[in-house]
Amino acid sequence: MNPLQRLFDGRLPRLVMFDLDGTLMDSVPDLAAAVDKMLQQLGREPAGVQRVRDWVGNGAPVLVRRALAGQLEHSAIAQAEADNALRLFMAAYGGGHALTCVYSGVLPVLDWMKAQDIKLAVITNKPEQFVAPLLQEKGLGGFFDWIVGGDTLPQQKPDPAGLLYVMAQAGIDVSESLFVGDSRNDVRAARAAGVRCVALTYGYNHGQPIAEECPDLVLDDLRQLLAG
Ligand SMILES: O=C(O)COP(=O)(O)O
Ligand SMILES: [Mg+2]
Repeated sequence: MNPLQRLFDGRLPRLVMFDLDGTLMDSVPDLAAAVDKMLQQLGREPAGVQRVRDWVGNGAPVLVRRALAGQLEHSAIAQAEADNALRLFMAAYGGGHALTCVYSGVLPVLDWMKAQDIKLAVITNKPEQFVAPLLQEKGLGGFFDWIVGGDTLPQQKPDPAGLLYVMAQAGIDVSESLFVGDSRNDVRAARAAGVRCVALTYGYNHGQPIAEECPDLVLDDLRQLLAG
């Protein structure tokens, strides 16, 4: 029995929902490049990949606010300033994703799940307009039956709305569904939806170890889900 079956009492889930940034793809290099282009257009110093890595996870509007604040806490940033910066960021990020890579371990696991007839979905806080083209460009276009972006619904993770929406569309119960993510927003969304959650250590969790959120399983590589 592999760890995935062990999580489901010897069976397999019928639906697996994935986070995108930090779970399927290492997208921070392109996100950081777009943040830095935006900051430079505003006459500011670049932030750099290391700091942007800790700011990713709550969608583009919050990422931009954090970049303007130079820290996670961004409540002091005025909305008009954030709106203007967000326009610059969206244009810069739309310019290309050449630095973004699919993590090793992702493709064989998606292939295996597809072969088991498991339904697959992406639920990300990344703006929806970027998601399908990015999956396509990186060779993951054919896998997912549902895609929910950060602006697809009124709520985004850690709210469970995206997960509840996909499970309703699929007609699959929480007991037969799994969420796979890298950040506290993912673990909390899964918990709130009542769905089992696997978390990956290689992604972005605001600089904190993801094990602190107590997901059902913590993995360093997605292939460990099917090992043994
Ligand atoms: O765009 C973000 O902030 C993070 O996106 P994610 O939900 O795919 O990790
Ligand atoms: Mg993520």
